[in-house]
Amino acid sequence: MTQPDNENGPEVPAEGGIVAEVANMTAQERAEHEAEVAEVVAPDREIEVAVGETLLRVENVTMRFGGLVALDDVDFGIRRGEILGLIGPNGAGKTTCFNTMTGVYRPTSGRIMLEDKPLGKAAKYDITRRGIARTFQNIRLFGEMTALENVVVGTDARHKTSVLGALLRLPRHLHEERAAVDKAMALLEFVGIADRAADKAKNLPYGYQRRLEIARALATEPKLLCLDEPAAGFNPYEKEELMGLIRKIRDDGYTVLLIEHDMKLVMGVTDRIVVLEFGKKIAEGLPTEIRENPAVIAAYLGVPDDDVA
Ligand SMILES: Nc1ncnc2c1ncn2[C@@H]1O[C@H](COP(=O)(O)OP(=O)(O)OP(=O)(O)O)[C@@H](O)[C@H]1O
Repeated sequence: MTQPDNENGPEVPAEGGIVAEVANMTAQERAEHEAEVAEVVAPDREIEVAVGETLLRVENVTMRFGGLVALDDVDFGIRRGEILGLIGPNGAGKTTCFNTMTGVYRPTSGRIMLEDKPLGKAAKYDITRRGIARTFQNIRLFGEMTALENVVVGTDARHKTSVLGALLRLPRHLHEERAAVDKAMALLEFVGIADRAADKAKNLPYGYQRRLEIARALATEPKLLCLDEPAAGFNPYEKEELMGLIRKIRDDGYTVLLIEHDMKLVMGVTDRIVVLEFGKKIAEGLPTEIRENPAVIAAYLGVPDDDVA
């Protein structure tokens, strides 16, 4: 593995590369190593909390832009430990819904409850601290920073040292910095791109950039991970792989909200689905129920198969 070209950036640990090391492991060693990585990736996952409790509630949310009603009295919950799909034809209000949940917009009426407390006027960084992280339809990475640095930045949301502590490079800060690099490396490995840790984000292949965005969002240790069309531009093989990664993230203790335009992917990976059309919720249920729902079928009539959601 090469070193980062930014001299001030964190060094990539493990001379020779963790990827090469893993490749030489026996099946048992690899399983143990993967369990260790999963532990680093989600050290605080709430194993004791019952899966299925409501983590976040969108309560009667209406969002108007001038005369346009982008969300109309939308109401649904996301349960801990599930993968919830949010689907609907173009312009249905999916991204607006994400934006109200992540502090980009304040709902015109209604509210978002996270663990029974309203998000209220919380700013974006505060919402990240409270446990909601997201990726974007259009990838937003720091292109000039390495993959590793992009993820280290994500861990900042959890740092406890003060700015002064960082400037004076106090022991606590140095310890946090080392821990952040280790954690970022584990995250890159978890999403399958550790071999490119030292490359600038802008030089990574598109699929790697999408995975890097997910690693960076996971670095904030979110209770809820919101993925906005993570498979956009992927070929069928890459989509299969992404489905595996989303399941792995859930199995590691995270709750996932997924907007996705590929119906096969949505049906294959989600536990439940909420359907929006013209800003209104028209259906909610298991993938098998949604597939058969007449209102959903009507909403999608005339929409090509691979442009559904
Ligand atoms: N900032 C804004 N100002 C004005 N109108 C907006 C704004 N954001 C979204 N809208 C409008 O709100 C409606 C819902 O848009 P939104 O992007 O949430 O839909 P979507 O379901 O995510 O669509 P797509 O699948 O095409 O991404 C659309 O009519 C859109 O034009």
